Amino acid sequence: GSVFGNVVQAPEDPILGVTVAYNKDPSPVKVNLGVGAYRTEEGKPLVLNVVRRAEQLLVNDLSRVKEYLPITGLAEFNKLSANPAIQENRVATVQCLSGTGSLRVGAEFLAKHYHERTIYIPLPTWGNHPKVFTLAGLSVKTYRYYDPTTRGLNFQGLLEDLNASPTGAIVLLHACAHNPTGVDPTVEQWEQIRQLMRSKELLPFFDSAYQGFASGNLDADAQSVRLFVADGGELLAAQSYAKNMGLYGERVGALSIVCRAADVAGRVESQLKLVIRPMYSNPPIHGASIVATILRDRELYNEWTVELKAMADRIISMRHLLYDALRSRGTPGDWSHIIKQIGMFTFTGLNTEQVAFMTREYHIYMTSDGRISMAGLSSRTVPHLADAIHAAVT
Ligand SMILES: Cc1[nH+]cc(COP(=O)(O)O)c(/C=N/[C@@H](CC(=O)O)C(=O)O)c1O
Repeated sequence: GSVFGNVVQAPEDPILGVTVAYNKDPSPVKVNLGVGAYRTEEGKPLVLNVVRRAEQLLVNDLSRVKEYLPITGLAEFNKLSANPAIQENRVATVQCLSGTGSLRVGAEFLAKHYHERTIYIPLPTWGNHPKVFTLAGLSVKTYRYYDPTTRGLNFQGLLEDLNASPTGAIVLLHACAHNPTGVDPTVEQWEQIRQLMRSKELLPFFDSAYQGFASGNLDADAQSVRLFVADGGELLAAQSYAKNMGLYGERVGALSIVCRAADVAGRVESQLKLVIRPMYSNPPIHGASIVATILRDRELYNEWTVELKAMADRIISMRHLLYDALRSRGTPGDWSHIIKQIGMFTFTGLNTEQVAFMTREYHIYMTSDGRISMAGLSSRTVPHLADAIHAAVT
């Protein structure tokens, strides 16, 4: 028999597996609200016009070659990626394989070079977080974040748990548009979190996967990170261009480690190269070239911000459509969190049985924790979803 005869069938990923199930469903009324990927009003994936324009410029540039990038990636991409959030040169920025790759490289670096092995992640958080950090050799703990009764932030619980954590512990923070809850701290609460973390020398590890999607404005959505950079302290930030530039499959991201001084950042970057080289050697050139082409050109950058705002606005309009549809049906319960939450997702509060019912009877595909990707909705499919929710709760 096979030498792999002992290998057992692995379960589907809780998020990406929803798309696998959706693809298998022959129903004409099926709706995929699982993966956090933007869809247009026509329900189609979107390649931004500005990305098409940048790709055309790249294709027309016959001087471009397909040589290896340095281990740290495309230098111009790194410089431009760090720029919006970090204006100083005390930062080591390396291009990584999108957000996930940036998180993993950062975690592997910390496991090797940082004195504390414990990372505190919010409860709940993106399903892949605990796996990425555990496999990198960190020990994962949680801090209270979401309050199911108010469907808002459990701010007191958050402060208590961070205050009770060991000095120097690593703390994962969603920069904006918390996944899956859609609940973010206010600027004032971020300031309180910053003060507490700095007083306990907790190390911030920001995950920025939706910058521009929460408010539609890149600067507004970077405020949390900038608060921490402004105080001169140290932090890690993982950036993804998957959602805000629609580069999902190009795997474009960056890890930035903000240090006390430029010479420290230089040594940190040299050690990051030792993490990356044996992992995947160097990153892909195409997606990073698209991003650099857009970020370096004022006109392309402005066009990007316009398209980004349009995506964010469409998601917000879906929130209001769904909320109004439930109101008009007299669906029992308070659904105002649908319009209060921000970013790509609504954390509905529906339980696993209700989710299973909606999939079985209405062909609604969503994650079993009750999360709905609002980007997957259109004015055509909102009534169908509202019918499904109404049936599930009555
Ligand atoms: C918070 C967060 N961080 C990082 C990522 C990874 O993104 P990437 O740049 O593609 O490596 C995602 C992806 N989230 C969506 C897709 C996924 O699960 O992979 C999701 O939550 O649906 C996040 O939601």
